[in-house]
Amino acid sequence: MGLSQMLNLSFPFADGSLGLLVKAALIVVVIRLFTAVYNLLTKRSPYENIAGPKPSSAMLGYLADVHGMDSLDLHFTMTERYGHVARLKGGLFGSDGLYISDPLALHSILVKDQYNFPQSDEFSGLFGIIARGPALAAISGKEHKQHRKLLNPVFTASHVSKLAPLFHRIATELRERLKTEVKSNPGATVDILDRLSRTALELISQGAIGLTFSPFDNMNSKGFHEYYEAVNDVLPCSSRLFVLSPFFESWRNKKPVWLRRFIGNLAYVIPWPSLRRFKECLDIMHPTCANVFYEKKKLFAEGGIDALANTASGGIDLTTVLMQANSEANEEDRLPDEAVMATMGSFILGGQETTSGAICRLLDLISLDHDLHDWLREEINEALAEKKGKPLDFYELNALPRLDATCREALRLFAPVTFVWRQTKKDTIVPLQYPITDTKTGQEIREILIHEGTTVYVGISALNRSTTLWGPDAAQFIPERWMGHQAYESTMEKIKTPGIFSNTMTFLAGARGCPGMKFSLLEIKTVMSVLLPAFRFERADAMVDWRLGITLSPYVRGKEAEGPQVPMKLSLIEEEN
Ligand code: HEM
Repeated sequence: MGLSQMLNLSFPFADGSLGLLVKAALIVVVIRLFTAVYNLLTKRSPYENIAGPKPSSAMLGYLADVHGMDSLDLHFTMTERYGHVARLKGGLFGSDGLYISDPLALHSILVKDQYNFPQSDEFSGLFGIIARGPALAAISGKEHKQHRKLLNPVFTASHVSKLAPLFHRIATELRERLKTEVKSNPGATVDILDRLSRTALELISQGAIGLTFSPFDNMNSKGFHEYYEAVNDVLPCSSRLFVLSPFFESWRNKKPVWLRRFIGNLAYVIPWPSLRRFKECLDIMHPTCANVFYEKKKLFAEGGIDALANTASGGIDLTTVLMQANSEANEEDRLPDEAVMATMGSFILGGQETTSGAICRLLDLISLDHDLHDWLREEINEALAEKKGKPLDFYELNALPRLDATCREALRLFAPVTFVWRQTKKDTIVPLQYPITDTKTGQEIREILIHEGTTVYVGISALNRSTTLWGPDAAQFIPERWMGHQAYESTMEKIKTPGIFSNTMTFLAGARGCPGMKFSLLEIKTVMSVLLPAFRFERADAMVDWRLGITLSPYVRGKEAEGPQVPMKLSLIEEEN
């Protein structure tokens, strides 16, 4: 996330004007270009003996190939083509990177030697600006450790399980909305991605920060739309500002704050539409979190935790839990207000598109395979019958083997985040579980010295699809591999990766592993348990391509300009209800 959208690949002046700031940035780019050419002529790559894809552009090197919207196939097949470590050849603008999907090497990068492989300054600077404070993605080292110490207990099963009734209510609203649409216009197509994105925003905003947008009451309500569009626009917009990204980290720490704010507001007068829109998004998103936070803080000060029971989530949202934990923490562990507000923003940004994409992908798979749908529906209906129609709770949902296996397999094969990357801070020797071959000498390489400054790509999907790990059918969708079937037992037993989710890298690993994993699995399973018994899903007459972005996004072929969408035909399954 971050540079991926920076290079998705909308060029900086596509929106017209060339402001003063942009000219300054251009000078930096030119200086970098000269440095890069100098380096290219005088230095040899330490990774020249490692195989990797040939870049399609001498100028940009691997950047366009790895970050381009249509480069998914490269990520999916990287391991098969080049092994678990590949060299990414740099262009004139930069040096070589490494693309890694080796489990042992990733353990070193994300767990054992994680402090040698932090996120890049561009990445943390951008997320710090978006959250207007020390959001998780914007901080590192001791500060990050302190935030996670307080946050990790908030995301445990005991807290997340309490959200099940709330999620069920929201999923039921979605079902009723869809029923109304199907009944009033039978046979018409519905953009299921739009409905799921609304649902995911409501689930995350109610579940994580305790704010409701009622996205189905009035499908075009201004409040919902403003926020929804800001959340969806902010990262793609930042991609068009990538010439400014080297300045983000130092900018967000500039003092005095009033001067920084004053200069920041110039974004409204500089004739650069992307900068203006970026600023607008920030000015919509931040006050939303700040208002909720101050409201909660006031209630909490007046009546303690009980006073928060009357808020939209009934006081069970994760921000409320965090605020309570914060108030009880030792002075030195306590987070300042701006950190709590920034964290609220990270929940929304980290949890909306990832989850809506994951649910949409599942429905897409189900729409293409009615046997899969019937197999899942049978299991869900049996469980509901046992509960006499009452909703399934967190533990009951997790005890459904078919649904669980289907979610694991979809999240393995179609991880919403395809890769992340890190900047090497210190020379580090990294061991390999699967040795690669030296392209010059033909000898086996069992460990690699990763040099300071190297950009390291963590191949999430590349590892999730490695045939060495998952077997020759790794690229196929087979939920049964998770169900103890004999054919898969010995392969599955041998797989050992640092990933926090079922040996996949989908939610990453180590201290930066996704805290929202249980939360999102509950969202996905709840929506499935409510929708699958009610509707038959059919793909409308359109080819849908999933393309690389911040997360994977579906586009209708030939209608890419209309933005992500998945048109589907829904019909009611009356007899089962
Ligand atoms: C299917 C759904 C999701 C997927 C696949 C996913 C995946 C990821 C990945 C790969 C990262 C690591 C990013 C990096 O280090 O560069 C991450 C981080 C993060 N995720 Fe998720 N996520 C999902 C849902 C959620 C939800 C629902 C929330 C909030 C409730 C959330 C909150 C976060 C936060 C705050 C971080 C930053 C953690 C840190 O830097 O310490 N995510 N997620």
